[in-house]
Amino acid sequence: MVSAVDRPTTGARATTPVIELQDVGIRFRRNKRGRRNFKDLFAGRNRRARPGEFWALKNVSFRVERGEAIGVVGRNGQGKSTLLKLVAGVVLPDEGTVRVREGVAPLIEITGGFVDDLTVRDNVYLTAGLHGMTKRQIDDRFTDIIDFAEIHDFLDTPYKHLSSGMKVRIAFSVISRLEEPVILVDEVLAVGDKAFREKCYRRIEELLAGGRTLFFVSHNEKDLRRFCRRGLYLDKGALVVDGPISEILDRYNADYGIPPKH
Ligand SMILES: Nc1ncnc2c1ncn2[C@@H]1O[C@H](COP(=O)(O)OP(=O)(O)OP(=O)(O)O)[C@@H](O)[C@H]1O
Repeated sequence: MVSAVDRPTTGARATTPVIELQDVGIRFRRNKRGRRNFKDLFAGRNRRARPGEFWALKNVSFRVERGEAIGVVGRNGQGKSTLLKLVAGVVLPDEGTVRVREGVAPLIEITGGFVDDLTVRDNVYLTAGLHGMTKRQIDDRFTDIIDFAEIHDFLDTPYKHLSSGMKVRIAFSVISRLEEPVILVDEVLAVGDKAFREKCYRRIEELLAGGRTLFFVSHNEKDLRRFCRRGLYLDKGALVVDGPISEILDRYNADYGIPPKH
C-alpha cells in the first residue's frame, strides 16, 4: 500500500494524490452478524443484494493531495467512520477502488486497535511495532508517549481496565508519535477531558505544520474550522459536496442545522 509519491514535472496537478477513491461503494447487512460469507467472496461484484443489505457508501470519488486536512461531516450513521476505515484498509469496498499511497496512522476506534488483555506497555510496543518502528525507536520515544498520555501509574495495567478517557489518551499518544504520513482521527477525542483534548489538538496542528495529511471526523464546527480547509459532506451514503470547509458546514447547517426558536 505504501509507495513513493511520484512528482510529475508539468501539468495542472502538481503531485499524484496520496489518497484516491474512485466510484467506491460498500454495503452492509442490517440483520446479520458479519458482512459476508465465504461464498460472497467468489460471487463477484454483481451479485444481487440480499434482504436487509444497504449501501453505507455509494459512488464516492475524491482525491487528496499530500498535506491536506479534510473534515468529514454528516449526521449519525451516514458513513463517516466507514470512509475512514476504507482509507485505513480495515474494510474493503464492494465497488470501485481505494488507493492509498502512503502509510496511515488511524485513531478510528476508542480501542485504537489496542489489545484488551495486553498491558499498556505491551500495547505501545505492539502498535508502534506494527507501524514499522524498531524496538530501539520505541524505547527512545516511550517516555514521551507516556508523559503525553499522563498515565504513568498504569503501565502494567491491562488495557481493558483503563477508563475510556485513559484509553483514548494512550491511543492518541502512540498514534501521533508514529511516522505515518496520513493521520485519521475519528470522533474518539471527544471522550478526552477538555485539557487533554486541547493538548491533542495542538499536537495535530504540529503534525499538519510538518506536512502530514489529516482526515478528521467531528460534529464540532469549531474544531473542523480549526484544522480543515476542505470538507467532505456525506449524506445517505453519498458524497454530497466536496469543497472548502466553510461551504460544507453552511450546506450541512442549511440541510440539518438547529431551526431558529419562534
Ligand atoms: N460492520 C457493519 N455491519 C453492518 N452495518 C454497519 C457496519 N459498520 C457500519 N454499519 C452501518 O453503516 C452505516 C454507516 O455507519 P458509520 O459508522 O460509517 O456512520 P457515521 O457517519 O460514522 O456515524 P456517527 O456519526 O454516528 O459515528 C450505519 O447505518 C451503520 O449502522
